[in-house]
Amino acid sequence: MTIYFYKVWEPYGCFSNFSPHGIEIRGTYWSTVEHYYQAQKFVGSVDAAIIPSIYAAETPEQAAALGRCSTRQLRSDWDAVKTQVMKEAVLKKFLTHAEIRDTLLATGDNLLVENSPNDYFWGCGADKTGENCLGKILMNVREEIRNLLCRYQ
Ligand SMILES: Nc1c(N[C@@H]2O[C@H](COP(=O)(O)O)[C@@H](O)[C@H]2O)[nH]c(=O)[nH]c1=O
Repeated sequence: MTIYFYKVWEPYGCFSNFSPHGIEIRGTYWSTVEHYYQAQKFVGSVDAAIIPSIYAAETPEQAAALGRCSTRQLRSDWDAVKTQVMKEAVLKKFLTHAEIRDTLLATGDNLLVENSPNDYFWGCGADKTGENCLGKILMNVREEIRNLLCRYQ
């Protein structure tokens, strides 16, 4: 079976990066994975001054809008690091919040797909041919947490 997710208020909404599950990474608490991910786009760039605004954005939608502004310059290595940035944040989210960790583990070996109509990198896109990198990260995190639990039980 394939489990599709996208919006927070839809089934499996806790798999969305916009879900209200904060993460602490290197001593800073971010209110969603999306806040953290969007801010990392500008670390070391000439537009790094935007980071505090992304951090303080009231909603993940606002954080994403700031991070997606096309006139700002992304860090030069963004394409090379973005998947690892996302992986670290998603892993931290599911290690931190037990209730959504249980939801993730309960998906067993089902395929997880971010059903984004316009994102062919993180999601599957409108025609389902996208790379689904967020779904792959979630399945990877699921496997990692399962292995961790085996070792400590
Ligand atoms: N869930 C979700 C989205 N999808 C998320 O958008 C992020 C990619 O952003 P970018 O790299 O700036 O294009 C990534 O976290 C992906 O999971 N986008 C939305 O506008 N609304 C939403 O509810």
